[in-house]
Amino acid sequence: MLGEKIKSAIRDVPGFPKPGIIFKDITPILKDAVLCESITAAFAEKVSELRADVLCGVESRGFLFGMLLAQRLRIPFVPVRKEGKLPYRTLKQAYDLEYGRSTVEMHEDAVLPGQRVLVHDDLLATGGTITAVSEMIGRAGGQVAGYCFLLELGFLNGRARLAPYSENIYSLTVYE
Ligand SMILES: O=P(O)(O)OC[C@H]1O[C@H](OP(=O)(O)OP(=O)(O)O)[C@H](O)[C@@H]1O
Ligand SMILES: Nc1ncnc2[nH]cnc12
Repeated sequence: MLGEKIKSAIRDVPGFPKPGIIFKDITPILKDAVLCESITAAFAEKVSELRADVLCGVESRGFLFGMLLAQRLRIPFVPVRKEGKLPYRTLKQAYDLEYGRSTVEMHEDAVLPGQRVLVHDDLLATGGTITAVSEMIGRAGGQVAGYCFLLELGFLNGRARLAPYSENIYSLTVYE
C-alpha cells in the first residue's frame, strides 16, 4: 500500500532542527522515481474532483510534488515563498511554526478573485503554515478548494485548524 511505502521511505532525524523535534526527512522518497510517480498519480486521483483552477505549493518542500501535480492536473502552479524571495508585489502573512516563527508571501496577482485553489505541502504539522497560506488566499479573493499533503503529524491536530477553510483534506500518510 502506498501509505506504507511512503512511511518506510521516510527517515526520522531526532533533534533536527531543534532538540525535541523528530524531523521527517522526505529526501529518500525523491531518490525513488517509481514511488514519486505513484505519489503524483495518487494525489491526482484524490484531488481531481475538487476542480481546482490553480495549485499553491509552499516553499520549499511543497514545490517538489506541487509542480508535478499541477502539471498532471494541467493547472497553473503558484509558489508560496518565505519572506523576501519573490521579486514582484506580494501579499504577506506571518505564522508560528512547530519550531519557530515565519512569514509566507505570494505575488499579489498569483491567485485571482473567485479562483478555486488547491493547497499542497509535503507535511501538515501544527497547521500554522497552511492556515497562513489559507488566510492569504482568502485576502486575494480566492477560495480554498482543498488541501493535499504527503504526510500529516496527526497528534499535532493541524487538521482542525484547516476545517474552517475547507474540509477536503487529503494526506497520503498519517502519523497518529
Ligand atoms: O504545520 P506546520 O507546523 O506549519 O509545519 C509544516 C511546515 O513546516 C515545514 O516547512 P519549513 O518551514 O520547515 O520549510 P522547508 O519546507 O523550506 O524545509 C513543512 O514543509 C511545512 O511547510
Ligand atoms: N517534524 C517535522 N519534520 C519535518 N518537517 C516538519 N515541519 C514541521 N514539523 C516537522
